[in-house]
Amino acid sequence: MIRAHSVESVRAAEAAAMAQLPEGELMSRAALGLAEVAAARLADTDGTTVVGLIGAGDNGGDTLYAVAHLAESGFACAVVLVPASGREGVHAAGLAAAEAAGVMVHEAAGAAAAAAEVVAEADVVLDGIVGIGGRPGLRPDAARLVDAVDDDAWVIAVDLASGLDPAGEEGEDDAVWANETVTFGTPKPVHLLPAGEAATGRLTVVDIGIDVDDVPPAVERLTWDDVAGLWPVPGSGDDKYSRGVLGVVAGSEAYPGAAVLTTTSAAEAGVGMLRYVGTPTPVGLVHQAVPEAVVGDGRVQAWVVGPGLDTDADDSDARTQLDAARAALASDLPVVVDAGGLALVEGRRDVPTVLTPHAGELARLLTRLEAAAQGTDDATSAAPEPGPSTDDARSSVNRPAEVTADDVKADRLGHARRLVALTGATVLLKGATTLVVTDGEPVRSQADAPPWLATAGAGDVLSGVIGALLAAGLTPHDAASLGAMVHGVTADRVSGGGPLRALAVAHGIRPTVRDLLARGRSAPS
Ligand SMILES: NC(=O)C1=CN([C@@H]2O[C@H](COP(=O)(O)OP(=O)(O)OC[C@H]3O[C@@H](n4cnc5c(N)ncnc54)[C@H](OP(=O)(O)O)[C@@H]3O)[C@@H](O)[C@H]2O)[C@@H](O)CC1
Ligand SMILES: Nc1ncnc2c1ncn2[C@@H]1O[C@H](COP(=O)(O)OP(=O)(O)O)[C@@H](O)[C@H]1O
Ligand SMILES: [K+]
Repeated sequence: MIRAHSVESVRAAEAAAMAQLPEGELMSRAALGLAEVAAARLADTDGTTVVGLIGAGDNGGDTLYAVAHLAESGFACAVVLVPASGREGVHAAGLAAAEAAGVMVHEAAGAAAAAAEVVAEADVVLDGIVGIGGRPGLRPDAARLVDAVDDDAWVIAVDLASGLDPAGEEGEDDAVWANETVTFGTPKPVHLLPAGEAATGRLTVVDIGIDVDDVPPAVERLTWDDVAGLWPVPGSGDDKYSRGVLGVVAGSEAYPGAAVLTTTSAAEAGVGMLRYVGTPTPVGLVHQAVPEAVVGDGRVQAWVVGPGLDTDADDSDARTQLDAARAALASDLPVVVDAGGLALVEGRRDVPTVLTPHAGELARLLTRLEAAAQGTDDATSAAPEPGPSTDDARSSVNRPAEVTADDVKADRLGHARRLVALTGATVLLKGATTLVVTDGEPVRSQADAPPWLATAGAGDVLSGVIGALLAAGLTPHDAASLGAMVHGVTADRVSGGGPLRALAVAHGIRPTVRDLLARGRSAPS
């Protein structure tokens, strides 16, 4: 598991470590680790020239000491001091160390064009403008220097890419775009969250001796080595019922294939038994494609409700299926709610529930539930007719603003949290980075899948895997995050760098789980 800690936790751990160590020891360890990474990249790329961008705080101090090490190792090194106050504005001891090692020192203030020329010559750029003390965004003087970096240079962000929000909550376009980030002690939330992950690049954590083992993380990421400890493995005393029966209400006459994808992936994930509830066409397909599934209602331990469900259909078969979907949602059993099923969610969920929207579905659900919570139902939230109806006028004034998919994409975590607050459910928000948010738990953030997974039906496969894990007794938080991780890893294997189809991902779940479990057995304990 990769654990990222909040800035406050890191500062507290830093203070505790500093109380035990000589002055400057933590910065010295950070700088040495940073210099080692930079030297390795220079060797990899046959680079010779290093330029450090130096801001006003300790992030600049780390960078000055690291550049001093690199100069002592024989690389051609320069630093550009970003603050308007020049030398006065930067870490004095770090600057002295750099000058003593023969580093060329340039001040950007009053000589912006010359400083930009120095930056443009670098093979490796160390971004020490700002770290965990920074506010989102780059100031214009810093932004001009960052713009001057050569496209072929290797950019190493020191602790985090300057301009990003360290907490990873606020998105920021105006930030350094790093090839790599070298962080200290522990990852920070920005490194794992959608708002900062892309600009972070490859992440290396340098151990500087701060202890966060007992500090609750803000964000977590499951890795391959977590699968063996979490995946439900049957014992000799198990039977198909004790392993967990999953009921699936999915597919419709309009979208019959979703039923096949969801049941296939649940079977591939190794569920004890599957019950399927649907209309005639998907029932026929499930009979053929997943002979393991038993068609019809019955006792189950968990439900998947919604992939390919057509909530607008009004024939008697569809009504029967929709009744089964509503009954599953009203039961006290754990449930995964996806796609069409999301339209049936009314508000607070008092039973273990995983909602699996993509950005558009989350926007629609939030709009509807926030309106309902404020007492403006669909009828009143429709555009009021022209005319003097006082009630209509009041409801349109009070109506919460509509949430759009673009709103969600601009702040994925914030909107996922809003849905958690409204429903009490675990919310899995799909995307290149999939977020799993549960009240009282660290956010889980998984980025295992290639963009090829953005294909119709891939979400149906995901809900089948999560359903199988819920039926086996995992918590919604673990089922959703482990499901997302295995789904993403499978997609990566199936893609192999090329196109994939959702059914192939479903068929890849079984060998992926097998290999990840074998990896756990062979890992040293
Ligand atoms: N914690 C640890 O365990 C260890 C921490 N270590 C290191 O310390 C770093 C934290 O150092 P820090 O606290 O001095 O803050 P830091 O990030 O350098 O920035 C503050 C300065 O930046 C400025 N500034 C702010 N926003 C800005 C912007 N958008 N654009 C431009 N400038 C901006 C702000 O100036 P002001 O606005 O106040 O004038 C202020 O002076 C941490 O990331 C790590 O590298 C290691 O040495 C080892 C152990
Ligand atoms: N850019 C991306 N990179 C990696 N995975 C992605 C990307 N975009 C979407 N995904 C994943 O693809 C799947 C798409 O699911 P969804 O949108 O529900 O499709 P459908 O409803 O057609 O089944 C989700 O697991 C999502 O996390
Ligand atoms: K930085």
